[in-house]
Amino acid sequence: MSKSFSVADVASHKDAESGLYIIIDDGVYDVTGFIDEHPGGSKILKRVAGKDASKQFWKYHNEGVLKKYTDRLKIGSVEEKAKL
Ligand code: HEM
Repeated sequence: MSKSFSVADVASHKDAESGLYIIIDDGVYDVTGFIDEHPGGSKILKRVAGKDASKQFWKYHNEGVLKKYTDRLKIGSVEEKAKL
């Protein structure tokens, strides 16, 4: 069963202490243990921690990257999201 997160829950996880969560599309990813091995660097990931990084993610990666890391990093889904 996938856990449901509000946007506010995710927003409260934006530093090393609380963990670094990011939203990609409707998914919530915990990248706390991944930032130091992220090929694009840790800085760029820290900058979007707690936020919806879909736009940035799809700019630099393809579906294969997300699939490859989903098992390891995805912790749930966003329950409510403003549709643009
Ligand atoms: C679940 C989250 C993420 C995962 C698993 C991930 C994974 C990866 C991987 C595997 C690469 C190596 C290139 C490739 O294989 O395509 C990469 C590169 C990169 N990533 Fe991420 N990434 C994530 C999130 C992000 C976010 C949110 C940003 C931007 C804010 C970002 C920016 C970049 C950049 C700039 C590169 C380098 C691209 C290049 O050198 O051409 N990544 N990432």
